[in-house]
Amino acid sequence: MEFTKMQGLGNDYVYVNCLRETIKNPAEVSKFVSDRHFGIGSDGLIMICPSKVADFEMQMYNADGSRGEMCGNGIRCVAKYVYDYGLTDKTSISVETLGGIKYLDLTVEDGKVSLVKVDMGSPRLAPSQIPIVPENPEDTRIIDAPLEVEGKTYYMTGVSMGNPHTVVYVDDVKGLDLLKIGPSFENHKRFPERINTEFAHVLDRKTVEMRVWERGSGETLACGTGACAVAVASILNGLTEDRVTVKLLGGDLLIEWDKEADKVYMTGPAKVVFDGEIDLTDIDV
Ligand SMILES: N[C@@H](CCC[C@H](N)C(=O)O)C(=O)O
Repeated sequence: MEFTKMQGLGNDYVYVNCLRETIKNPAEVSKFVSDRHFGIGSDGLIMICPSKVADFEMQMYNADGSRGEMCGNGIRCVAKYVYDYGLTDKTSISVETLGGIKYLDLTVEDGKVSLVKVDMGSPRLAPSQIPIVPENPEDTRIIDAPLEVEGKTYYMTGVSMGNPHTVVYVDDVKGLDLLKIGPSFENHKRFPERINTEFAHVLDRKTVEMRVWERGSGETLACGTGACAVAVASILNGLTEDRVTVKLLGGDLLIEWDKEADKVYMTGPAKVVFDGEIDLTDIDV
């Protein structure tokens, strides 16, 4: 299988051009290629496929083989791939995902995509749409709501950006033992489809820092949908303005929530790491 390893702020995936390649068992292939010792090393697998309703389709798999509906860093890399590798010459493209069709604007420098702005659509806040089991069945949103994890009470805000997120605010982002608490959030009974958890700290009204524990991949250096969820949560909680720089371990993303249009925009980089090919004879059966 020919592939390209790409990264958006260090959130790295193996990208496969499925207009050309066929993958029979993407869940197994994702687990294999993601392994940082026996595989290529990545946070998952992203297949770039033909679409009947958009310019391309993105199918994403986490490192544990589970399917993600959306991937913010991944979709920027898809845009770079299709432009830089000559699958399109358009600088405004649409990409079908399980989380809806997304619209992307590409900045091209010296013939290559350097920056991508993504219209991420509307955040969904209804508990059933995230999904999060509410404490009271009448709750229409989960904002600053208590959540017991390992005997400690956290306060969460739930947001779907096509995939499920919960945002909790902490005083010390860097000091958290995510390997210990991350899985307890991910598999908590209030999250029937598991969840991506963002641990956030507001630096000022325009800046938030965060770390993420991703459903299916563990701690990653960045999460694009997670950064959008953090911005939306921070705005809803009255902590920031509508345009926020989100600082992740791998770098910064600019997130804007246009409340009138109810659209979230994410702007950030996309990079190629290397191209390669790998033998999948024993895996893709
Ligand atoms: N890293 C991603 C999100 C990938 C999917 C996520 N782990 C899920 O299962 O929902 C991003 O940049 O958004």
